[in-house]
Amino acid sequence: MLHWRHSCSMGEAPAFIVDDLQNQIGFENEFGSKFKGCKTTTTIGDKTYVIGGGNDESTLPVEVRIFDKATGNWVTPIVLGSKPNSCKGLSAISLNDDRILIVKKGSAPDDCILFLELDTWFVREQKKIRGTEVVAWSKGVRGDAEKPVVISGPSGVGKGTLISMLMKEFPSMFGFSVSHTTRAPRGMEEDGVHYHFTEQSIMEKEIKDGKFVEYASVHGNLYGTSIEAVEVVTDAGKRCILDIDVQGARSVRASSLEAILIFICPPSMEELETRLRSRRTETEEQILKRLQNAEVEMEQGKSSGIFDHILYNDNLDDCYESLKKLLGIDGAAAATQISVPQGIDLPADHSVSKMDNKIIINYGTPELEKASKSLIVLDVSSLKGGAPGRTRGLDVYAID
Ligand SMILES: Nc1ncnc2c1ncn2[C@@H]1O[C@H](COP(=O)(O)OP(=O)(O)OP(=O)(O)O)[C@@H](O)[C@H]1O
Ligand SMILES: Nc1nc2c(ncn2[C@@H]2O[C@H](COP(=O)(O)O)[C@@H](O)[C@H]2O)c(=O)[nH]1
Repeated sequence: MLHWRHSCSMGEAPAFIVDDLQNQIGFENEFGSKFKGCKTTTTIGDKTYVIGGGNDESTLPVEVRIFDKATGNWVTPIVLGSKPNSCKGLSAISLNDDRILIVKKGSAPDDCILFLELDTWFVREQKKIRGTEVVAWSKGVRGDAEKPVVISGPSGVGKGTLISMLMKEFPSMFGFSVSHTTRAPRGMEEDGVHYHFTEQSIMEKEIKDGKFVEYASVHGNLYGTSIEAVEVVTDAGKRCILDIDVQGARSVRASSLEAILIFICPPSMEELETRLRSRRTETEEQILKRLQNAEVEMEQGKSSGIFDHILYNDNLDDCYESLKKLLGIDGAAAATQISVPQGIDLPADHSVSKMDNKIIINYGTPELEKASKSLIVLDVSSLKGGAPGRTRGLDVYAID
């Protein structure tokens, strides 16, 4: 499926072109009208991934089908992650055989570089849970920004308060991951805003179906972060904040989410009790249960090695300043972070080739040999994260 064109003008090893393979006889027949418009094929081992669909006029999403040479069968996988919008053309390049990098033509800066994960940690876990073929989309973003942030700590320590302060000061930077829970809503809590309030049996079924990044039984109720909750935030171009307990933090640590994990400590257990009681949201029985659990959580939080940072929430303003500092958004740095574009402004028309860990996007002219200029290089040597969030670490630069 991949074909050689010629040596790249940069004077290094020859690059192979994996540009649009739009008219593959067989794939065309197989998909009929479903795959009209742009599509591309990539073969890894016995499997050929046909990715595409839609065109200028179409609103069809980019679809994925797999031809398994070993069995001679076509498979429609479960596709996780936010599917890309239709496009004017796309190029696909296999990276380490575990994911395919997709470059879309004529797309917005935040929607032109995507990864289709085929055999990453997240996809392997999902295949195990669902017992079927799974692939997952993840958008590519520049640099190391946008790591999700996990805030954990005993009930009443002030996690929600700190998160609210962060969201209020930086509404365009952070988005809250709305968890599912089986506990009853408190007075002012809104379904879909504070939590997705749900039934035990429904949530158990959804957990079994692989819809959760993490979940735990906390203070006698089930709580969990759905894949969708994380994607809603990352799709809005925001950095995801999770308010979860220590068990959930442990699961996130073991996952592909690559979050920054922060444990919030109270100044004392007496002060924790005072805060829990003054909130007036729990019954006496629930308060006692939460305080009992707090002892264990404090031990695990401080000593388990799960967390990257421990913050003491004694004086609220001081703690908030420390939180901002460790997230790199204190003082002048905050303004810079907000304005850094995370997308990549690609010209509508281009061709794509690969050289080691570098993807070369040529937009000077369709023929590479005439284009010694007008090259954009995507360095994929330091990719991090991935589904169910974004793939970070793309280094992008132009060569004149
Ligand atoms: N530094 C602080 N000093 C005094 N009171 C505080 C401080 N931080 C938070 N509080 C108060 O403590 C109470 C509990 O805070 P909050 O609801 O944010 O805790 P939480 O960790 O989110 O609890 P839960 O895990 O149960 O959701 C609130 O009434 C809040 O206003
Ligand atoms: N593991 C998870 N823990 C969660 C999640 N959402 C909230 N929580 C934690 O539950 C307790 C209690 O919360 P409350 O709103 O009932 O006071 C608290 O420690 C939260 O951090 C989740 O999705 N997963």
